[in-house]
Amino acid sequence: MTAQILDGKATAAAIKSDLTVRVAALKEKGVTPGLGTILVGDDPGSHKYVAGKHRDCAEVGIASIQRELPATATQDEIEAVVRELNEDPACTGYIVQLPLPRGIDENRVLELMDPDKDADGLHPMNLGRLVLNEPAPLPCTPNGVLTLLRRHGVEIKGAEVVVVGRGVTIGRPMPLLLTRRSENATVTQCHTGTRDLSAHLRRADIIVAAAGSAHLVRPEDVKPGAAVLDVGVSRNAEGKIVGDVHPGVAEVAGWISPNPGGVGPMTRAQLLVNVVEAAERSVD
Ligand SMILES: Nc1nc2c(c(=O)[nH]1)N[C@@H](CN(C=O)c1ccc(C(=O)N[C@@H](CCC(=O)O)C(=O)O)cc1)CN2
Repeated sequence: MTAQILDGKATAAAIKSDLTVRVAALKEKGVTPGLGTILVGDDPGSHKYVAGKHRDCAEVGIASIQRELPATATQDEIEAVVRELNEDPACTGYIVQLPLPRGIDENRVLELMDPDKDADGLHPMNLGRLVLNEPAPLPCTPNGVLTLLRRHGVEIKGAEVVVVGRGVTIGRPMPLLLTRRSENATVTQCHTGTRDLSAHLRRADIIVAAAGSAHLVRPEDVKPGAAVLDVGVSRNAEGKIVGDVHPGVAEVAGWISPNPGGVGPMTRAQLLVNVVEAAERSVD
């Protein structure tokens, strides 16, 4: 068996094409959506991700508001920029690129954001709304995973899903989206404290590998025909992306998302969706 490819690039392109039309309609009403980004420090990956987000904005007609601070920025200096974007009428929604430098209290920064401008869906208020089944902007990567599965006809209802990882951007919120009544999946959350990870993986109809551990998921860990989402990113000595999923899994799985080219582009596309939806709510 060779897995069907969950093509994030093509799916993201279709989403951006639809958003271009929606942004033009907003501009007809005098509203230009604006995405703000706060980037602290000099991590090359973060700089690459934020640059990609703003390229996407230019592609669909969303305005960009970019704030960069040095790795030496203090908690107060970062929070001052958060307060600035909270008040900026040109900023429809914004993100604080994670991770922040060591020593900065990330949770305090996220809690200071205006929840209505939380384009990442990671504000405690919005994660709480998710728990309470209240409308809220959805975390971009988990929502990108769902969109990829749906667009490729992977059955989620009643599926046994194993999520590997418990990070704030993927692992922690992913089960919240999958166990909503609209998805009705059964989720097992695995992490570094899990005994016999392979036993859990072999039961899964869907695997979301978001640990950031190179080739953690091997061919022998995957039930034939399962859908495997390779989300976690490590980099080898040459700086090349190595995913959480061993390439040999493609011979066993029914569907697989490439990495790069799978969930990453979906993360960026869902961010744009959150910004456009916030702007559309402002004119309703
Ligand atoms: N505030 C946030 N910080 C971080 C998030 C997030 O959702 N919000 N997620 C990750 C990084 N991330 C978003 O910022 C992200 C990861 C990957 C990609 C992407 O397009 N990847 C490409 C490859 C890019 C490359 O060549 O390195 C792909 O997979 O094809 C976009 C965004 C942590 N921080």
